[in-house]
Amino acid sequence: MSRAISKDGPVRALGAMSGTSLDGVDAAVLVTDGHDILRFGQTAYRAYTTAERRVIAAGFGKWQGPEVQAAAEVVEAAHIALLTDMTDIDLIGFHGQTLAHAPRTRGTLQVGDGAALADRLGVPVVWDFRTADVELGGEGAPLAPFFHHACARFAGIDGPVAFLNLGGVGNLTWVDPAMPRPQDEGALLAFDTGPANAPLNDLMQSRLGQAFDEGGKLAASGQVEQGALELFLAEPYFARIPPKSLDRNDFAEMVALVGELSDADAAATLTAMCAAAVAEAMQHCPSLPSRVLVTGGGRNNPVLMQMLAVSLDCSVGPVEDTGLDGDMLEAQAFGYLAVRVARGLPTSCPGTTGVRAAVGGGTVSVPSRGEG
Ligand SMILES: Nc1ncnc2c1ncn2[C@@H]1O[C@H](COP(=O)(O)OP(=O)(O)OP(=O)(O)O)[C@@H](O)[C@H]1O
Ligand SMILES: CC(=O)N[C@H]1[C@@H]2OC[C@@H](O2)[C@@H](O)[C@@H]1O[C@H](C)C(=O)O
Repeated sequence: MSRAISKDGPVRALGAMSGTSLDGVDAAVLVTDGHDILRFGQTAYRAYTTAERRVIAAGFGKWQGPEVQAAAEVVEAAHIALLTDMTDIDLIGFHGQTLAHAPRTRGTLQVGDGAALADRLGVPVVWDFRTADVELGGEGAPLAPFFHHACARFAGIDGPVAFLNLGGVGNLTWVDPAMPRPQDEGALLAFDTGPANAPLNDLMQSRLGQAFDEGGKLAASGQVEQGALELFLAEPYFARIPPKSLDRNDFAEMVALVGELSDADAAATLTAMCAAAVAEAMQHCPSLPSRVLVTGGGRNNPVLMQMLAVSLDCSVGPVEDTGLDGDMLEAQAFGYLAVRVARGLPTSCPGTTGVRAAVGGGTVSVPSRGEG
């Protein structure tokens, strides 16, 4: 049952995220006033079936047409199936599924209709988080950094650290929680590091019919092809000054570099590319973080984690080291951001997306037939 969102005080917010790796939908509840995290709550996950994954993947890189419509329907139905049982929620932050992202030319497209979701679930829904930022000159991504700032404060961290999300695409947030507000200059710097698991997942799917390289086992049995890695690192994206962001398939051509390699060597090389992109990213941080806290599915890949430990000049570990939940951080982020949007607070700033000024992005849809 939904309650009106008050101007201040705690809100029980549910965030739902369908990420670029296409594994499934994550949902997580947290209680926040839009500034501080008061506590974390229930979590849920629903994997996409192979058939659903195929429909959504057919929409990647497309801005309109039947494939986009079909993908939107799958995304909405998966969210309704997952969220129907999650009760006692004041507000939902619904990210949707990114199909296409070209902020400097065509914009950014997340599918799934938040207004329809509000009607079906009887709870106000905040959605379309990225468009307002892009319209003000921003990259529209990454958006989790304001939440990372709150997480760093929640975890009692007192100096600069980096949050590294290794999903389909990698993104990094350098955060100094000593600065009181995330939009203060010097509090945050964020950007996408490069491809993370998406190319490896695509390789596993196309060559072996598997969704991902479980435990990094295939990569562990192969050799990194240095020539391919060097060509990958010559891509100008890595030297570009942030903020900067990527579409899921922006590096598809580079990944063709492993096309002639054996399965194991190709997996090892793609894993090394992900780690090397992160190592390149560190040069852009305002100062060396005391540690890199890894979130997202890539932290479960020991080969990738080992490659990061070898190539970074600071300690690396899963975000669980600070008591946070690396499977749910992004879903929680969109619950947190939903409360900020509902309260007129900014969700991005020049340091996180390159937007001209701090802006609150998102559309609020209330159920059209009252409470559900
Ligand atoms: N045990 C594991 N071993 C190896 N890789 C794993 C393991 N668990 C998860 N992964 C990788 O992590 C991916 C899922 O990561 P995650 O859920 O963070 O992605 P996402 O949220 O969809 O992406 P993004 O953050 O780019 O939106 C899987 O597709 C797989 O590549
Ligand atoms: C356009 C888009 O959906 N970008 C995603 C994607 O997945 C990881 C990386 O690329 C990041 O920039 C972003 O997601 C996270 C949740 C973010 O906005 O913080």
